[in-house]
This record gives sequence, structure tokens and C-alpha cells, in this order.
Amino acid sequence: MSPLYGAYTPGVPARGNGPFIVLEGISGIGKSTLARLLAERLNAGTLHTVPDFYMPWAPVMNANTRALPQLAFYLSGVLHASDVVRSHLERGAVVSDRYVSSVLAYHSAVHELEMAQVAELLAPFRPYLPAPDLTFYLRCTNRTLRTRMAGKKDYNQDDHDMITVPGRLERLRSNFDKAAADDTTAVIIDTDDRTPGELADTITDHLTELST
Ligand SMILES: Cc1cn([C@H]2C[C@H](O)[C@@H](COP(=O)(O)O)O2)c(=O)[nH]c1=O
Repeated sequence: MSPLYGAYTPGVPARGNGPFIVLEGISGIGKSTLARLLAERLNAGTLHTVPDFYMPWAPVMNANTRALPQLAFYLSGVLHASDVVRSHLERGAVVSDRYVSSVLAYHSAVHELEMAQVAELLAPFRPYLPAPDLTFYLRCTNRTLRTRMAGKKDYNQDDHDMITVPGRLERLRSNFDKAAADDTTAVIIDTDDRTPGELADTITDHLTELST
């Protein structure tokens, strides 16, 4: 039996009054711009995983704690994000900028762990997390990433590490590809030379297909 009972259950079932869609991919690829645009078009609720009020703690946790407490921190973030998703879903569509695949891909890449080990640790908590209808894994070339990073307003230590720590970017890319391969909700989107508006068109086409 799952140990998630009593106070550890989500409380309310996820009532799907709109699609729940997730944007995944490396930092700087353009998820937050696209999430804003999609939210406007779909009149959807939006959120960031981990939730914004966790974000000031992220660099503190990364700098001061070892791998397992860090995983617990990001896991807490995704569990709380899923509570926010459930609450938004009661009203309509939801667009999440990152979700559990980011925890899997980033944590494994940062600590150079096998994704299977991290996936096993996350597995008992999966029943708490409402499954997205579609998860869009955004990809781009290094050339595009350099251009987009140059314009990123909230460039931070994680972004710096992603570019400068040897092998980090390659591990992240490969981990997101593996997460997509294991994800039945995955749609891979190459974003090079495409505007946020064009990408939003592609995503809404997928949503139309889903509902027909
Ligand atoms: C969700 C998650 C994010 N992160 C990092 C990835 C990003 O650099 C940052 C989130 O910021 P961003 O979504 O604005 O790019 O946190 C982790 O290191 N581990 C995680 O589990």
C-alpha cells in the first residue's frame, strides 16, 4: 500500500477543467516567455516549479547542503507545485514552467547521479503529482542558447554553472532527452529560429489535437 494516506494525500482530486500542460527544458531556452504567452491565450493559471517563494532558498540550499537534502528541497517544491496545479485546475487550464522532470534532470546532472537512482527516490511521491496532459520538452542548439542567455534578465549562479562547469550542459541535455523518452505525455519541440508566438501556435495545435 502507498504510504501516502491521511494528511499525506493531496486532499482533493485533480479536477480537470482544462488541460494541464508543462514546459520543460534547460534554463534560458525561453520557457517563461512561452508560459506567459500560452497563459494569455488559454486564459490559464500559471506557476513555476519550484514555486517562486522557494527560489530565494535554492542558491542557499545548493551552496550549503549535500545531494540528499537538496533533493528533498526540490521534491518539496514539486509537491507544493502540484497542490497549486490542483487548485488552478478547478478553474481551468494550467501552464507550468517546469515540473517533476526538471527535478529529475537537474538533480541528476548537478550531482552526476544516474537518473534511475533519482527516479527511484521520487517514485513513492509520484501518486501525489497530477499527470500533465502534455509535457513540451523544448530543445535548441548551443548557438541559440548563447543568444537567448545573453538576453536573460535573471541570469544566476545555476545559469553560470550550466555554461561553465565541464559536461554540465551536455548532461542536462541528455537527461531531458531521457526524461522525455520515458514520459508518455512528452512532445519534443525544436525551438531554433522560432518566435514565442510560433511556438505557442504549435502548442495550441497539439492541444486542439488532444481535444478532438
Ligand atoms: C526544479 C529544479 C530546478 N533547478 C534549477 C534549474 C534552474 O537553474 C533553476 C530554476 O530557475 P529557472 O526555472 O528560472 O531557470 O533551478 C535545480 O537545480 N533543481 C531542480 O530540481
